[in-house]
Formats: sequence, C-alpha cells, structure tokens
Amino acid sequence: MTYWTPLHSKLHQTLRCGRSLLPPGAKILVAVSGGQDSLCLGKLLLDLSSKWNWQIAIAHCDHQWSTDVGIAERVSSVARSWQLPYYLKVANMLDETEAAARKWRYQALVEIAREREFPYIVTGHTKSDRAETFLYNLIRGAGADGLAALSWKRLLTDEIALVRPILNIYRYETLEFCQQFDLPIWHDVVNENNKYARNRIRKDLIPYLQDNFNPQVENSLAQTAELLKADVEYLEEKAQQLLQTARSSNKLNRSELRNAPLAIQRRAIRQFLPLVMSKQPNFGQIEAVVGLVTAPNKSRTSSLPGGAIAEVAGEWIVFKNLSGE
Ligand SMILES: Nc1ncnc2c1ncn2[C@@H]1O[C@H](COP(=O)(O)OP(=O)(O)OP(=O)(O)O)[C@@H](O)[C@H]1O
Repeated sequence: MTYWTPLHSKLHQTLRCGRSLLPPGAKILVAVSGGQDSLCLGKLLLDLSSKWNWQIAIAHCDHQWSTDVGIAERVSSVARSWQLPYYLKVANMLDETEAAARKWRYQALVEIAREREFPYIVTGHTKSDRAETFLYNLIRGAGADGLAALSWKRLLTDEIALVRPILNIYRYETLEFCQQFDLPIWHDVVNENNKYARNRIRKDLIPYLQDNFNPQVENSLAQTAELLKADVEYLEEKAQQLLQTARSSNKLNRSELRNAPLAIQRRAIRQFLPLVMSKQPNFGQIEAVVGLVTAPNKSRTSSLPGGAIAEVAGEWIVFKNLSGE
C-alpha cells in the first residue's frame, strides 16, 4: 500500500481545484532529470495514478556532458523499479551552455511525446524555481510577462501541453520527500557552480533576502508571479482584440492604436512585429514603432531585423521592405 504524505494530498488537491492541469485518464510523460524535484514529481504522480487512471512514462534527456555520466542509467533503473516505460534521448555534440541544453531538452521531450502520443509533458519546477526565475528576470530587466514566467500550463505545440504540477511546493519539501522514500537523488555539480547567475540567486541572494528582509520571500515572489500571470493573460487578450481592429495586412491604423491605453498599444505592436521581422522584437524596436503612433507623417524607424522598416503614411503605420518587396 502506498504511504500517503501531505505532498500527495497537496498535489491531489491542486489537480482537483479546477485548473484542469491533468485530467483523469491522461497520458503523461514525466521529464525526469534525476534531481530531487523531478524524482519527487515522478513518485507523486505514480502514487496518484490509480486514483486518476493515468498512463505514465518517464523521459530522460542525456546531454552527453562529462558531468552527466551514469545519470541516464540511474533514471532508467528508477523507471524500472516503478514499472513504468522509460524513453531516452541522447544529444549529439551539444554546446555546454544552459540555454542550449534547455532548448534541446524541450525539443527532445516534444519528439518523444509526439512519437508516443503523450498530450502532457510534466516537469518538476517548484515554487522555489518560480521565485528564482522571478528575481533572475527582474535583475535582467523584464516586463510583467517575464516576471510571471513559469506558468502552471502552456502549450508546446497544438497537441502537447507542458504542465508544472508542483509549482506550489518548495524545494526543501521535495528533498524531504525524496529522503523519506529513499529515492536516489542525483546532485548536479553544475548547480553548485557560482559562475551561473541562477546558482548565485539560489545559494546567496534568496537566503540573504530570507535572513534580512522576509523569511517567506520565496512565497511572496511566487505569489507576485501568479498575480502577474493573470494580468498578462488579460492584457494579451485585449491586445489581440486591438490588433484585429487596427491591422490591415502589413499596416497598422494609428487612430485605433491611439484610442487604446499604452500598455495595450505596446502589446499589440509586440504581437504584430514577429509577422514582419525575422526575430522576436526587443524593447527598443517595439518602442520605436510605438513612437510612430503619434509621430508626424513620413517618420520612420531604422531598419528592423529582416530588413523591413515602419513608416507613417497618414493614418497608417506601413511596414515595408526597403528592397521594394
Ligand atoms: N536532463 C533532463 N531530462 C529530463 N528532464 C529534465 C532534464 N533536466 C531538467 N528536466 C526537467 O526540467 C525540470 C526543471 O529543471 P531545471 O530547473 O534544471 O531546468 P531549467 O532548464 O532551468 O528549466 P526552465 O528553463 O524551464 O526553468 C526538472 O524538474 C525536470 O522535470
């Protein structure tokens, strides 16, 4: 019989509370790195699976880095002991950077989910991760969208959702849980390296804030992120509506934009720009176009990535390619 802990109850409650994160009968691919958070998540989902009638499998992504030796086999043996299917992707000559690893990992997980028809990929991101991501993005400069990062659920493709079911559980809780069940936690040495800003936030900044400002700072930051998430969703929807009325092929109507609040203008322009640019727009590029909403006729931006420029033509901002296309 499964020993039921407060974390089991917490997850069960979270899933029942109406966010429709993981419905009964779902096919769920659990991304397990071998660290404490994803092992805890895997065990919790395994124990809850009979109540929810889920089909679960474990996925691991092997970066083939020198620091990762042996971890794929360990995750594989955990999957075996849980009697769950195990799927492995192995990288080929991956750059040793966090960003490259993350990008490859999500691609690899989506590939497995596609091949094996899993509509849900779940990761072990915790409340502590959310607080750290909040600070990381705040320090680098972010709008509400960046601060609200790490949501409970988002679509990776039309058919595959990424779900983070333990976003209200702290990292110290996942550690206690793993110890209680004697799960073989793998300690990633990269997490100890102070070269990475994220590690310094976790090891130095958060404890400093806890000791000197607010013992509950992780909770407070995660709560702010949660509040902002709802604001962002609302504002994005309003911006989408504005874009529908203001856009006519590659033009934006200035009087429609002018009638909207600045926050919505910015978002509508940010939603539109990727259609005429080769990259995601940065703050400066969005502001340059926002400036054209009230600028004199014939004003223009400098060339945007991909070669297009935006120019005022009466009541319109027109996006055109200088090469004449
Ligand atoms: N090598 C891996 N194989 C499978 N899943 C992984 C692997 N590494 C990370 N994950 C999944 O991602 C979760 C978050 O891990 P981690 O915080 O190291 O990633 P991250 O790249 O910082 O994530 P994010 O950028 O989304 O915050 C883990 O709990 C686990 O579910």
